[in-house]
Amino acid sequence: MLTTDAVLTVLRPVQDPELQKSLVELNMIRDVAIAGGTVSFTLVLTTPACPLREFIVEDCEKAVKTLPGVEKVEVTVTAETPQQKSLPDRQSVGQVKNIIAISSGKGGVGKSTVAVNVAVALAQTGATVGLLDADIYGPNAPTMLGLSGAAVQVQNSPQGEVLEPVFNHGIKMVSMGFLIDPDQPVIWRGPMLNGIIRQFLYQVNWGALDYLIVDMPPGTGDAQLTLTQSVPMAGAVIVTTPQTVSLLDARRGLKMFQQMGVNVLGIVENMSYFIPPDLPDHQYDLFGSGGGEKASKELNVPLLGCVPLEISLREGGDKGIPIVVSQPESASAKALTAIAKQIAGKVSMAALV
Ligand SMILES: Nc1ncnc2c1ncn2[C@@H]1O[C@H](COP(=O)(O)OP(=O)(O)OP(=O)(O)O)[C@@H](O)[C@H]1O
Repeated sequence: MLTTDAVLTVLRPVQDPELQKSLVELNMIRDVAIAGGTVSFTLVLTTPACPLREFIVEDCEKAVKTLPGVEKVEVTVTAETPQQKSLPDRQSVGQVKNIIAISSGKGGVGKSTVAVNVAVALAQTGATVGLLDADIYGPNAPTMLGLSGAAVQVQNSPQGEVLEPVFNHGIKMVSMGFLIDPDQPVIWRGPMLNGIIRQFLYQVNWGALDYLIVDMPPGTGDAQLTLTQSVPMAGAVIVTTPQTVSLLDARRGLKMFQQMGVNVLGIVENMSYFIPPDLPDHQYDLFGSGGGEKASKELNVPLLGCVPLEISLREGGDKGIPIVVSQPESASAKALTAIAKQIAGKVSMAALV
């Protein structure tokens, strides 16, 4: 006789490949039901952006089909993103579950491009996502999201002023660009950072978020230290390019995060190789190949992925339509979506292990 217990027994040895624990023990299998030869259940993943979703579903189906009498297996996939571990001396942010810093050792390596596309790619999987653009030197996330003329609305509440984030391409966003005068010298903007960061974290109506992506200012100066000290982070991602100088900077960034006790999730190598628009099947290693892999080995952090240099990626940024929306089949969009999933997987793992 086909029973719920029999289904759970055959599913018990199936493991979450990353957590290496039984799906049944992790309470990821729920609502098992049997109707004739059809077995249905809900698989609750630890992130809607689970990079191994298909493999896990396949493993479950295979296991259940070993039971005599099973004709059909129906798996409904949902997700419950776990909350990052709380950090001593850091105040968590409302209903925001995981804060992820996207950083770079120096400017112009594509940090904002990665931050914006990772945020939108996570939202495309069904996650609730916010983007905090903390880059005082070049707050260009609004342009990349088609929100350059936007302004945050300020509401008065009993708790004081609350900022209403702007919304586009499925994500909520606030930006330094909305509050600071672009003509004001950076030297004046720096000291304002502390106050604005706190306001952007604790006085924004973020609502419930699975992920808040922070586009960090480049480098490892005071602004970055302030941020890593005040923000409770689930992890940090370092964006670099294959050139030696930016790898040196990446190493500096890595040290800073490690000293501040922030988990470095991995590095992203941007502008890894060039894909000419008229020859989409060709790739040219302008800066030499294997740099990202070498850096990941040297720095002892995972390589989350390599993003090619593609003209359409820059055009998407200029037009305010991220490439993961405008051309999801392009090589750079695929790489950025895979990177977003890697990040989500690692964040869930860090929260649960
Ligand atoms: N892989 C890529 N292919 C083509 N263009 C890219 C790529 N990555 C980034 N760019 C372009 O390079 C420029 C700089 O990128 P971006 O603003 O993301 O860098 P950044 O590191 O955030 O810079 P800053 O420190 O000034 O904020 C942008 O015009 C962007 O569209």
